[in-house]
Amino acid sequence: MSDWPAGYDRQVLARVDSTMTEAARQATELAGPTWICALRQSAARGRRGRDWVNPEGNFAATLVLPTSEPPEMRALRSFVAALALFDALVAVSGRVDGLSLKWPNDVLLAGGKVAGILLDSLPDHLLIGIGVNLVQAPMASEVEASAVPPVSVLSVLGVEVGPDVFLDHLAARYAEHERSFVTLGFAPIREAWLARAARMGETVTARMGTREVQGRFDTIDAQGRIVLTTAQGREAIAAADIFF
Ligand SMILES: O=C(O)CCCC[C@@H]1SC[C@@H]2NC(=O)N[C@@H]21
Repeated sequence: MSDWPAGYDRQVLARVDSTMTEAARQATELAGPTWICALRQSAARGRRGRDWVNPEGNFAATLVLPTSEPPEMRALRSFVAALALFDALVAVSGRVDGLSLKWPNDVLLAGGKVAGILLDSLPDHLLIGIGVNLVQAPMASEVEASAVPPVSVLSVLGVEVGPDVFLDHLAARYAEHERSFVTLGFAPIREAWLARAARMGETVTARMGTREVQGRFDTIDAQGRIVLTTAQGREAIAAADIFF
């Protein structure tokens, strides 16, 4: 069991609509960084307005982080959160093989999506929403046809871990990476993220609304943009869905 990190509060709620919505309701009343975890969500949200399927037993939480940082700094927290998720999954499973990070902010296990991250900004807070398929993945029919197929920790690794235990590990790992980000900046986070990146050096497709670009995934830059070498040259992309 990990030690709960100093300076962070926690709430574990039986049921909410979405921990993002609950976090937005509570943010101004909270004394400091707070993890709001829910055992059930009735209206969980994914990136780009998608629904997030959240059966009981899976992990759902939002970290409410007070901040006055500009949007470009806030956006880099998805990499901090992705590293913390990766480390927490290693801690609970005892295995690192099969885990990788997909730009911008998914965690893959055995090539399937096991966790996702959703950032929302309020004037004085950043909300970092994290969902992990601990015991059950949505069916392929419940996600986009071209998306990475969802998997669960239980189905791939045979490891059963509860959301409360996972929260302890995640909060501890997040606090470590957050400290590194605040003291040393993005560079070490970027290096660590790249070392765990899925499909580096391979051809991927970036979809930005109706525009699609294919290219070799070379790196992420100092702003966290994915850098592709395409037939037209190098392109750094700030926001897109990536398809393998
Ligand atoms: O689309 C994604 O990959 C991001 C999924 C984020 C889901 C989590 S579950 C906890 C938090 N509450 C929500 O409503 N969404 C996020």
